[in-house]
Amino acid sequence: MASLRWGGDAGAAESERLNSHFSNLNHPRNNLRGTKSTTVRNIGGSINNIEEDDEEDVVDLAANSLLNKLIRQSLVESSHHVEVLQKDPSSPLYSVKTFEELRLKEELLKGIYAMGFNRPSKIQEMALPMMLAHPPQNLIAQSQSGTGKTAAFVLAMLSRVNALELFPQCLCLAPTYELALQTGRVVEQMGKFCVDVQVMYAVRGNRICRGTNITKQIVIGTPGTVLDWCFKRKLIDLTKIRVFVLDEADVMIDTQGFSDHSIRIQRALPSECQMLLFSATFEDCVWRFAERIIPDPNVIKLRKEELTLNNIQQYYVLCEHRKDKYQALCNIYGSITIGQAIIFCQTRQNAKWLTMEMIEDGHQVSLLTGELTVEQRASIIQRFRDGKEKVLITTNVCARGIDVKQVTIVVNFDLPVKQGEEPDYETYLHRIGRTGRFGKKGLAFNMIEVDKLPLLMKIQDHFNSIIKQLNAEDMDEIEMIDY
Ligand SMILES: Nc1ncnc2c1ncn2[C@@H]1O[C@H](COP(=O)(O)OP(=O)(O)OP(=O)(O)O)[C@@H](O)[C@H]1O
Repeated sequence: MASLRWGGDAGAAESERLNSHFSNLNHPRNNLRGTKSTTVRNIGGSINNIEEDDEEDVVDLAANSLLNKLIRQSLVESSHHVEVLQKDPSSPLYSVKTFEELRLKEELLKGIYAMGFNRPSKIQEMALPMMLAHPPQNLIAQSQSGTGKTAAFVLAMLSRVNALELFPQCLCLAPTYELALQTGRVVEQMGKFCVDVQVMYAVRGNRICRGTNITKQIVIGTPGTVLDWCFKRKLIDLTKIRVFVLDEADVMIDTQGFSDHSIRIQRALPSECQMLLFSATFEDCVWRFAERIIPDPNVIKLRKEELTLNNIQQYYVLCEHRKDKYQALCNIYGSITIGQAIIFCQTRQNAKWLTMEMIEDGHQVSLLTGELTVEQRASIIQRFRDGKEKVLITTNVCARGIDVKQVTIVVNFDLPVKQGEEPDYETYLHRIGRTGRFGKKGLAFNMIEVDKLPLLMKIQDHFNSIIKQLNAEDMDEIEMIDY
């Protein structure tokens, strides 16, 4: 039976999970305004209105970051070496292979083991000794999502907190309310046995009366609200902060005003405060921001695994119009054994149309577009990863950074283009590069209207890789594809 799921149950499950926080937590959920709605959409309604919905989904870094956290099952291991740049190159470089070597408080070590961590991750091996050093050292660290950065700075915060002192001592800035909450969860898990340590969220909607004496030691919040709490409402005394963490710097600088807010907050911290900055990517703009905000830093970088098109066979099928593309897709689908496929469309409208067509033809597919909440997206991706649906139809919302390992086929139902009708090379690489991961062979099909052929040729030249033409009406030719 065909099915189209919108994952409302995941939202509920996530709420449950988040509700089971420390009992001593001052949680914003109960009085939060302006958060995203988790209403499950009426798919029938949306699809009937497809003519009104020709929006392109843009990649939302904060949403993708949260999505990755929700669907991640374990540490992402990297084969690259960690690069370290020390503030003082003559000082010895320490790395640890065990958590015991860090001489942590007993209750913290218990918390780490209760989370199932046996040994430090690659980035933690180098970062933790620096972060826990005396005197405290500042650090800028970059490594891809899932390599253990959050766990590292949470450990640093928890180890520096004095549970007997009842005022904010550690301040962590995150780009969104949801990401702040995720970090809070890690503090709660890791600090499970640090019974007197408490967390507070400085996020929009968490209404604290002016003059309230905040007694929690760790504050996690978004830059705008933290600024408000520090300067306008005088709830946090920044001169007493010992550890300042700026998480997801790459997402932060992508959000209007957040860099300036963060810099204002940082300027009011005492000089002995430890400053730590983390980012999944390190473009020039992130680096410039990091250097402005973290004085005298040590720098740790773990290079990202690079996507390539090397072990991916790429094909294109010339088509006249949308129906034609769909027919070609059906022919391919009927002729080769497909493990799991992701089909990319440029607009929500096309994605919905295609979903309807496939469902009407009896295929089991799911649809993922940017109008869903992150929790709903996470649920859809989870079902796809569990193999409950074989085909995922999506827009660019899912083109980057979302790791679904078992995909064997990627279809570009529409080519990724930039405004001005230039190919979007990056997005092409991110869409297709996901099939041939970890040495596996991958297969990619591009459905091309004749007038789009020059764009495809540009893509071919850009990547210096061959994209072969396929006659989608010739079943024998399709069946001959070896992958
Ligand atoms: N030393 C470890 N051993 C085992 N698992 C770990 C270890 N450190 C972290 N993890 C787990 O690995 C996953 C990724 O870790 P973490 O969230 O800290 O990565 P991250 O680099 O901060 O990712 P992001 O940039 O998305 O926030 C989490 O599920 C975390 O619990």
